[in-house]
Amino acid sequence: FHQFPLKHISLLYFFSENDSLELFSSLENDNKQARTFKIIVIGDSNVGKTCLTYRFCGGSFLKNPEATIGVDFRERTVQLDGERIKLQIWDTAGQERFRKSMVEHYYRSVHAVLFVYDMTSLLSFESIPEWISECSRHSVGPLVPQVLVGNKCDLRESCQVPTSAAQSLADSHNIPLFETSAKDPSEKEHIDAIFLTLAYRLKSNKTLRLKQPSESSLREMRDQQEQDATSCRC
Ligand SMILES: Nc1nc2c(ncn2[C@@H]2O[C@H](COP(=O)(O)OP(=O)(O)OP(=O)(O)O)[C@@H](O)[C@H]2O)c(=O)[nH]1
Ligand SMILES: [Mg+2]
Repeated sequence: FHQFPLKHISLLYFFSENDSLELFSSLENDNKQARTFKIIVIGDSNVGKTCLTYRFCGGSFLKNPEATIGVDFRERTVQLDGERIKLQIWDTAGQERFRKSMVEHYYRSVHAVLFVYDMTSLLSFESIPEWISECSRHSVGPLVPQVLVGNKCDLRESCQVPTSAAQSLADSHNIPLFETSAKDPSEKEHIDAIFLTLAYRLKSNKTLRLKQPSESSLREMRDQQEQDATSCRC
């Protein structure tokens, strides 16, 4: 690791073992021309945020994910109409104790938001208005592209959230609704399409560019994450 600049060591901290290879290859292929956009994935614990982001960035279904502490970074570069766009995905923690110290970092300079609920959990759907309010409280305005995603559509027989209810919530906030499954391999392209919907909207805004988090704020997040992990695993 000592061959890497500190910035990269700090980032590496946030990747699980499975992700580190991907980070190395993405660093190798780093294209200075690519615009980078920060997308945060928000929703209750256990709705499948980690599995969805892993499916989009890693291609497969992550078996036995652990609850996210603080944030996990994932990244995928896509080619849209001849332009390379780097999507920096912030997979946030749903559990209050693992997120409370990080909330300010989540929303800082965010470009797009993906709200997730679990189609088999009415409670997780009923939380969505609170997640939308949290966004608004952190100055995420209507110009920031947002999508609502109902996950776990493979568990049809346990579904507790009718599409009509989800659609009216989405309509009332003027955001598109998608129902999908991180688990079902046939939904892989659909998940790509969800993230690409955001990417296309971001791409069309020529003035947007990611302000990379400073080394000190990355260090601050890492220290906080370490502290949360040790103090709350009881
Ligand atoms: N059947 C099914 N299970 C899923 C799907 N996506 C995730 N899961 C399962 O749901 C559980 C929670 O998934 P995670 O991705 O860890 O949930 P999370 O939203 O990241 O949770 P936090 O990190 O605690 O906020 C795991 O047991 C996954 O295997 C899906 O599409 N279908
Ligand atoms: Mg998670």
